[in-house]
Amino acid sequence: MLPLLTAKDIRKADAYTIKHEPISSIDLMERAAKAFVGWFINHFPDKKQAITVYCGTGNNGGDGLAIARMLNEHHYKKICVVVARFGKKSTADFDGNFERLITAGIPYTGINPGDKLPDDKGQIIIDALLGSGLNKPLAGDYARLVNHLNDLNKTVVAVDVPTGLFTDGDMPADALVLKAGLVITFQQPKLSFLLPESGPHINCWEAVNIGLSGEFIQSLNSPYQFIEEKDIRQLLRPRPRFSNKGTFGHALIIAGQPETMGAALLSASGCAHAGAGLTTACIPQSGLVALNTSQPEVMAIMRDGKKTPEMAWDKFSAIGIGPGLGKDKQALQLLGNTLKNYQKPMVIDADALNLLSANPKLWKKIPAGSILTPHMKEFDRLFGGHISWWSRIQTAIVRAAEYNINILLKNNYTIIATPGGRVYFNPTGNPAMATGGMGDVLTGILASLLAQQHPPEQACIIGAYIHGKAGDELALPSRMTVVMPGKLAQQLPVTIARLTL
Ligand SMILES: NC(=O)C1=CN([C@@H]2O[C@H](COP(=O)(O)OP(=O)(O)OC[C@H]3O[C@@H](n4cnc5c(N)ncnc54)[C@H](OP(=O)(O)O)[C@@H]3O)[C@@H](O)[C@H]2O)[C@@H](O)CC1
Ligand SMILES: Nc1ncnc2c1ncn2[C@@H]1O[C@H](COP(=O)(O)OP(=O)(O)O)[C@@H](O)[C@H]1O
Ligand SMILES: [K+]
Repeated sequence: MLPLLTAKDIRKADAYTIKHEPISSIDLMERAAKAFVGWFINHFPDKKQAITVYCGTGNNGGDGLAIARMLNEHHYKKICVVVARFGKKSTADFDGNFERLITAGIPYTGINPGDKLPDDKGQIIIDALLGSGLNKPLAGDYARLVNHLNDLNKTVVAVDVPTGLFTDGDMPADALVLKAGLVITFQQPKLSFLLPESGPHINCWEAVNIGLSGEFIQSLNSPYQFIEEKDIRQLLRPRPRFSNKGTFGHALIIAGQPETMGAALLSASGCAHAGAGLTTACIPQSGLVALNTSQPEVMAIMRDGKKTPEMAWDKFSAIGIGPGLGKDKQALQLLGNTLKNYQKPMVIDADALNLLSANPKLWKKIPAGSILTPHMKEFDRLFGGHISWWSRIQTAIVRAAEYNINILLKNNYTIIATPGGRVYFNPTGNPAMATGGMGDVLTGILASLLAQQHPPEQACIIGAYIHGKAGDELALPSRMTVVMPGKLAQQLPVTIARLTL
C-alpha cells in the first residue's frame, strides 16, 4: 500500500527528511526537480519545442526555476521563464534558485501585480506557480493569469499540483485551476487527484519518487492508502491441490425481479467466476429458464413474489443481496428476513441499499463486517446530500465505524472505508466500465470472496481491484470504449490467475 498524505503531513515528511537524512532543503528541491525533468524528457523529447516555465515565488516556483535550468543543461534551447511576483515574500530556496538561473544565463520576465500579461510563443507551459502550499482559492492577479493561460489552450505540464487545486479538503465545484494535460507530482498522488472534482482539471498524473523518508511516512499511519498490485498478489492464494468445491464456500445471491433478471444473472456470474465453490441465486420464478440456460453452473431458489421462500440460511457462507431486487413490499420483507436470519457478513447493494435508506430501523440488524456498495447517489440517499467527495469520505469514515461495516463507495477510484478507520483507494478500472450491470458483477465478486473466507476488509480490497483490473485487461489494449459486464465476469479467472502467479 502506498500511504497518501494530506498537505500538512507532506510538509512534515519534507521537514523530517531534511533533518534526518540529512539533506539541505535546496538539495531536496534539486532532487525533486531532477525527478520531474527525468520524466519530462521521456515524454517531450523534442528539444526544439519552445517551453515557458511559469514560476511563483514559493517552493513550487523554486522547483520551476531549477527545472528550467536543468532543461537548459539538457539542451532544451528555447526555455523562457516567467516569474509572477504577486506577493511580497519569496522562499529562501526560490531565491537560491533564482540566483542559479541568472548565473546560467536563462532569460526571464517578471510580472508584477496589475501588469499586462506577456504573450506566450511557447508550445508547452510548465506550471510552477503554486503547488501544495495553496491555502485559499485563486483571486486577483493569480486568477487573471490562470484564466489567461487556460485560454491559450496549450499543453500544460504541472509541477507537483496544478495551480489552484487543493491537495485535500472540500473542493468547490467552481474552483479556478490551471488545467493540466499532465501532472508530474512528487512522491505520491495527492488525495484530490483521486476524486471526481479533479476530473476537469487533470488529464493524467504521474508520481515520481523524490526520496522522502519512507520510514517516517509509514510512522504517520495515514488513514488514506492507495492499493498496489503487490498487495493483491499477497492476498490471493493459489488453490490447494486437494481442494474441492466445499473448500471455496457456498454463496447466495438474492437478486432480480422479472424485469431485472439480468442483474441477478450478472451478479451470479461474477460470483461463480470469482471462484465461489457453489453459487445459488434466489430469483423470481419466471427467471428460472433464463438462469438455467445462461448459467447452468448456478443453482436456484425460486421466489413466488408473495413470501420469502424457505431457506437453510446456515448453509450459505456468504450472501449478496440487492441487484435488481426492486423496492416493493415483498423486496422489503425479503431484506428484513435475510437480515433477521443471517448473522455473517453480507454484501448489500443497489435496491437493498435504497430499501435501507427508506427504512432506517433495519440499520441495527446489519451483521458486523458487512459490505455496503453504494454509488454516489445511493450513498447520498443513505447518508444525506454532500457538497463534495471529500465530505463523502469523511461521512464514510464515521458511518463505517458507527455501524461496524465496510462502505465501498463506487467511483473511478473506488473508495473503501473500513470499521477501523482506514480508507483505501482502488487504482484499477476505466470509463469503459461505466455500463449498466457493472456494479452487479462487483456484488457477485464480493460475495464470492466472502464465501472463500476472505475477511470483509480484504474482500473489498481484492474485489474492487480484480473487478477494475479485468475491465482494464479487456478495454485498454484495444482502447475499447465499452466493456460488457457479462464479458468482464468471464475475464475474472484470467485476471485472478495472472495475479496469483
Ligand atoms: N513537500 C515536499 O516534499 C517538497 C516540496 N517541494 C515543492 O514545494 C511546493 C510547496 O511549496 P510552498 O509550501 O512554498 O508553497 P507554494 O505552493 O509554492 O505556494 C507559495 C505560497 O503562496 C501563497 N499562496 C497560497 N495560496 C495562494 C493563493 N490562492 N493566491 C496567492 N498566494 C497564495 C502562500 O503563502 P501566503 O501568501 O499564504 O503567505 C504559499 O506559501 C510543492 O508543491 C513542491 O513543488 C519540493 O521542492 C521539494 C519537496
Ligand atoms: N469511469 C470509471 N472508471 C473506473 N470504474 C468505473 C468507471 N465507471 C464505472 N466504473 C465501475 O463500474 C461499476 C458501476 O457500478 P454501478 O454504478 O453500481 O452500476 P450498476 O448499478 O449499473 O450495476 C463500479 O464498480 C465502478 O467503480
Ligand atoms: K504547480
